[in-house]
Amino acid sequence: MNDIKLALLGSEGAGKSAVLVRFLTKRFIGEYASNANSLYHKRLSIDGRQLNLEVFDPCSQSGESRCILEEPVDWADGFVVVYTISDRTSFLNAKNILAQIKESRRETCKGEVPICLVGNKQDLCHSRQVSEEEGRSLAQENKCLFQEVSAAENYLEISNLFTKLIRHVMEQLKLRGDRRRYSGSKSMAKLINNVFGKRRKSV
Ligand SMILES: Nc1nc2c(ncn2[C@@H]2O[C@H](COP(=O)(O)OP(=O)(O)OP(=O)(O)O)[C@@H](O)[C@H]2O)c(=O)[nH]1
Repeated sequence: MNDIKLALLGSEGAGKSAVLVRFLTKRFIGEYASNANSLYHKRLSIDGRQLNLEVFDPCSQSGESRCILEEPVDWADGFVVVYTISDRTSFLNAKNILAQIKESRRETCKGEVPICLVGNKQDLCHSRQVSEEEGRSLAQENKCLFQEVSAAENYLEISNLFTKLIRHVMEQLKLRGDRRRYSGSKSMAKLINNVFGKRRKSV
């Protein structure tokens, strides 16, 4: 079975957990505990292939510039970078995060880094601070997928987006001929505990 590892990154309160939980459970839960890093697991099948999906959802740190980027960037195969369309600061932070991912992957990764830029809280468009066009341009500059979504209101768009990202990850792993994907889940669990040393969740 293939292991696919994704990391969610973005400003505090951008809706990272909401977007992820929507994808994993189809539900929107208003409030999420955000004082600890979480690792979610889900088995899924895409294009007839069984996948073991692991998603790292870090708790935000105070101070936008102090992103907890280093570990997730080394660990993950793909990234979901979330900002809020009604919060320009979160958009600028997303821009920063994209630059940091590119920078740290430049030497180690052949081919593109699979990333999906998500403009969340589309339902708050009455207080929009970031136009859809700006989001799209940023994604094009960084060669990433892009979608505005509302974790509060929609499931399908979020699900389609994750599916596209996972397909992109699978293509890149195939290109890299990465044999690590077939490692047993026990050693993977150990590695993750070593890297993050935090609690794990199954959905
Ligand atoms: N209106 C609206 N609110 C949302 C949406 N998504 C998330 N929220 C709300 O935004 C707040 C933050 O959501 P979280 O999912 O906890 O955000 P986060 O990025 O994981 O936050 P941290 O874990 O603190 O970094 C919560 O009150 C959510 O209910 C959305 O699509 N629309």
